[in-house]
Amino acid sequence: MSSEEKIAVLGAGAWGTALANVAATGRDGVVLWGHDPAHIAALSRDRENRAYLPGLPLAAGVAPHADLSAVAGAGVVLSVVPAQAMREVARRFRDILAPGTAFVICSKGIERGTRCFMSEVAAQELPQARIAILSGPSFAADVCRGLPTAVTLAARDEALAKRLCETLSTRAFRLYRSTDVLGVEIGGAAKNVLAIASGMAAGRALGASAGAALIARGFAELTRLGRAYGVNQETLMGLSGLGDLVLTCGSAQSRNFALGAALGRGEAPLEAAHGKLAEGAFTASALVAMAKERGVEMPIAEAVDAILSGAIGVDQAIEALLMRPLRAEA
Ligand SMILES: NC(=O)C1=CN([C@@H]2O[C@H](COP(=O)(O)OP(=O)(O)OC[C@H]3O[C@@H](n4cnc5c(N)ncnc54)[C@H](O)[C@@H]3O)[C@@H](O)[C@H]2O)C=CC1
Ligand SMILES: O=C(CO)COP(=O)(O)O
Repeated sequence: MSSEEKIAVLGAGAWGTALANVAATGRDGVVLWGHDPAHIAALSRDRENRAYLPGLPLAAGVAPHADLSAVAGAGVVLSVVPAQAMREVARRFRDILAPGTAFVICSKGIERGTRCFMSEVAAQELPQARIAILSGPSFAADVCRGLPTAVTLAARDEALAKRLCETLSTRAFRLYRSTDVLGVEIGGAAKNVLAIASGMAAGRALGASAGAALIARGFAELTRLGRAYGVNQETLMGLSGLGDLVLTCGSAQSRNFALGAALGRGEAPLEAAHGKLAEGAFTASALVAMAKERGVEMPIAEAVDAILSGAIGVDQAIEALLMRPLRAEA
């Protein structure tokens, strides 16, 4: 993987644009593919993603395209579309990606109908690709501003993970490698659901102590789930697990937290996201079902799912969590 290797990014939203800018540090011809020709035309004209990252310029080396064929010949493809759209997008690129292409999943979520992790979706749709995952505490706007950020890049093939870290790291955007693909995915998917609960507590003005308790007990849920899937504890304690949980549960900049805060203030589940992508709202039901299948208790995630589906209200959920039997902390 040389610095001349072609890099393409699928998905021209906030995170796709930020990652294209990172990839274009010292590199030209980074393809930023988006499915909406009007959005791509505006990106090319304005050299700024006004819809998702207003005020932040597109790097000179980024070439926006709406044409699938622009991605042909890329050795590294970053997939940055919403989790529920990943299968459809991967399928569109099945005949375009060459054997051995590194396909780096940057979305965070679980496919609802199939309950597949993103790496499973990619493996099913793109059998020719070598799959990796990039996840960790990283707001697109921070990364676009060049603020220091550290995330995890995992691939089962450690040599691939190492090469991708070298290819994609910049001075401000540091990648740490891992081979624990599933551990990284579980952290990214679960933290979004748990961040909705933290947002709800903030929206209901439950106080900073409740906020800290939710992070710690949310992490206990994430750890139990990860253990049931046999992933490494170090991964869950790292950037893609605890790191991202702390970021997302503690910042109104997070769309998942903001959705929870709106619910906490009394907004209706169907309106509270205000048109923004909050992946936790799509992942919650699958996450809860997968935990139940494995006998894993996730009461905070269950409460979020029940509120989103309209089965219970926020006050009822808080009451139920507070009335749970006292137990050992672990
Ligand atoms: N925004 C952020 O700070 C971060 C986002 N992520 C993850 O990246 C993923 C993408 O998020 P964002 O870029 O922030 O979302 P976004 O809402 O800013 O952009 C999503 C983009 O995907 C496009 N899209 C929607 N449906 C599509 C389809 N069927 N085919 C192709 N494109 C489609 C939209 O038009 C939009 O351009 C999510 O899974 C998110 O959790 C991860 C880390 C940071
Ligand atoms: O994943 C993220 C930060 O790491 C972005 O969080 P939101 O999707 O909640 O905005």
